Amino acid sequence: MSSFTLADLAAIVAARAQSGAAESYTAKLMAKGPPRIAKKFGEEAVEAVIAAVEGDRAALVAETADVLYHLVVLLEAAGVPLDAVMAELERRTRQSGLAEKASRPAD
Ligand SMILES: N=c1c2ncn([C@@H]3O[C@H](COP(=O)(O)OP(=O)(O)OP(=O)(O)O)[C@@H](O)[C@H]3O)c2ncn1[C@@H]1O[C@H](COP(=O)(O)O)[C@@H](O)[C@H]1O
Repeated sequence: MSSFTLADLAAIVAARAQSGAAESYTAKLMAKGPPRIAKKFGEEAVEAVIAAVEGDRAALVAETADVLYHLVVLLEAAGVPLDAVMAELERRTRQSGLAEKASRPAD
């Protein structure tokens, strides 16, 4: 199992966004602003949908990576920390009671 996390990716994206490096795709995308980044995210999401509908597992892995990368860039551009999203997911899990069940040994 990979130890690379979305938080790792978000930290790289934040650093590359601030770098303004000419060779950085992230910096170029950030310069275009949230509406263009959101459009790009939408395009990648559609490509992931097509891969799923076609049952193309390799393409779904690649397109999902594109989706997650562009979503992380979109959050960075919008000034929304990834941690705010994770906290919301954690809150929903706690609300459902499944977090406690997952950490308890099976009956
Ligand atoms: N995970 C990614 C990642 N996933 C996808 N992409 C880029 O997303 C683009 C999407 O491809 P497309 O063909 O759809 O788009 P395009 O025609 O190149 O671009 P557009 O003109 O359509 O915007 C490609 O250029 C990919 O390289 C990514 N670019 C960067 N990262 C991560 O960001 C880090 C920093 O990258 P740089 O900012 O380039 O240094 C890298 O180390 C990676 O960890």
